[in-house]
Amino acid sequence: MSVDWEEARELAYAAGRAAAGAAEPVALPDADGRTLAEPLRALTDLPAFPTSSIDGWAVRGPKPWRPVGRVLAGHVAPPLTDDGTCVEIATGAMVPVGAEALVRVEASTRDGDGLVSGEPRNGYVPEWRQPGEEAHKDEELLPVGTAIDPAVIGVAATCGYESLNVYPRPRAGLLVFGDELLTGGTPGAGRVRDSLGPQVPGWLRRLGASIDASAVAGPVQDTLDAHLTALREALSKSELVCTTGGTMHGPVDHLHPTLTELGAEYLVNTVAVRPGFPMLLARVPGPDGRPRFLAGLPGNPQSAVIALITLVSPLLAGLQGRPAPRLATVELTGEVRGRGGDTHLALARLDHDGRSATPVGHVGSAMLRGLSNAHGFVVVRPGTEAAAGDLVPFLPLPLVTGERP
Ligand SMILES: Nc1nc2c(c(=O)[nH]1)N[C@H]1C(S)=C(S)[C@@H](COP(=O)(O)OP(=O)(O)OC[C@H]3O[C@@H](n4cnc5c(N)ncnc54)[C@H](O)[C@@H]3O)O[C@H]1N2
Ligand code: MOO
Repeated sequence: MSVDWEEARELAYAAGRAAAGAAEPVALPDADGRTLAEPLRALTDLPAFPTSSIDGWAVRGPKPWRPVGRVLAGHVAPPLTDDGTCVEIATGAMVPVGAEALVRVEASTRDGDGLVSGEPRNGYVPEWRQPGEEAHKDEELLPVGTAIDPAVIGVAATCGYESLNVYPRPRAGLLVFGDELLTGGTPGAGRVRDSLGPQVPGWLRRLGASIDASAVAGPVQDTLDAHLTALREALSKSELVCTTGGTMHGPVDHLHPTLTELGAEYLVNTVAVRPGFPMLLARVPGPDGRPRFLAGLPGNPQSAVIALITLVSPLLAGLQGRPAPRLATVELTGEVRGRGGDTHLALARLDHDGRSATPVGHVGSAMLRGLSNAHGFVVVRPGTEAAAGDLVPFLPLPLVTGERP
């Protein structure tokens, strides 16, 4: 029943990809974080006209030149028709037809008759930008599947787009299971604080899903009825519902019976990975015909995060029309034991240039201390051991710039 860890990631990605929503147009300022559903193409040559890079003079023929006008940015320049003439030109202005060179204002002089002299600069960077220098009309600048960031929005605006066709942002919900969980105060007397309800939404957002406070519920009472009601409700609102706990078969673990009641189809049911093996991913048909997904994250908190980045990360990449997440390769600075026939994911911290990884402490699956100090997981594949100096795959946590400097 357990699938290989790499295969589980591939299955989750393929399921998400097959269920990606239809493209929708969004206004440029709202496109941040979304994904291009069609290639971004230049709508004109870029720049669209010959553009001055300097403040100075556009000149024709030999000096001195007689000024015959001025062209500012935003205007169409009349042609320069006669040798020995020039126009005053501003940075960003259209260079007139007939201009042969640009002279910087600080490299120019004017005599008593107002005639201009000076030398055009023969620098490495030309003083004006030619049409098509950055892109030709219809050229593909970015492919389908590109994650939209502020620079992508900027280049789209430069091209002349008002909106972009993007994939929908998947909506997610979260149900926390476990009667032993406290939602406030300090742990004790057999009870622990719920550390997943407050944590999982942040990871889901970093993976591209939207989730608001109303989509987080729990602790859901440890009965089959309560589980069924909560899951039906959550699946009616979100494409992806994550649950925490109850993935095993203990006396109050109701997730599997609930999935059976819902007629869910298992895509992954346990993964050959440590920690985190009881994780699962299931699919149920939604009322609109599009599938809904349920990711069962194990109750041990670190295992839940491993399930998020093993199954939910590729699923959400697929649902958003993005490429499958890839693993980096890093050099290990210390030993990491293998886990027999399972993949071992070992929390590690990257050094400043991101090239080597050092295992961290406090990495028990019930602990979060190691996780809060790590950049991700070193991957030790089944039947292997990893030693200092080995090059190993690295699965990063979806941290954003500035987190864990
Ligand atoms: N007989 C066996 N028992 C267990 C096995 C096994 O192979 N055979 N595997 C263990 C492993 S590994 C894991 S992981 C857990 C997974 O169990 P569940 O997903 O059913 O999770 P729970 O039993 O509900 O909880 C496990 C553990 O985690 C704590 N927990 C749960 N939710 C939260 C939360 N939101 N915040 C903080 N802590 C949470 C819970 O109190 C338990 O201590 O099964 C093992 N058992
Ligand atoms: O698989 Mo459990 O998830 O090791 O703690």
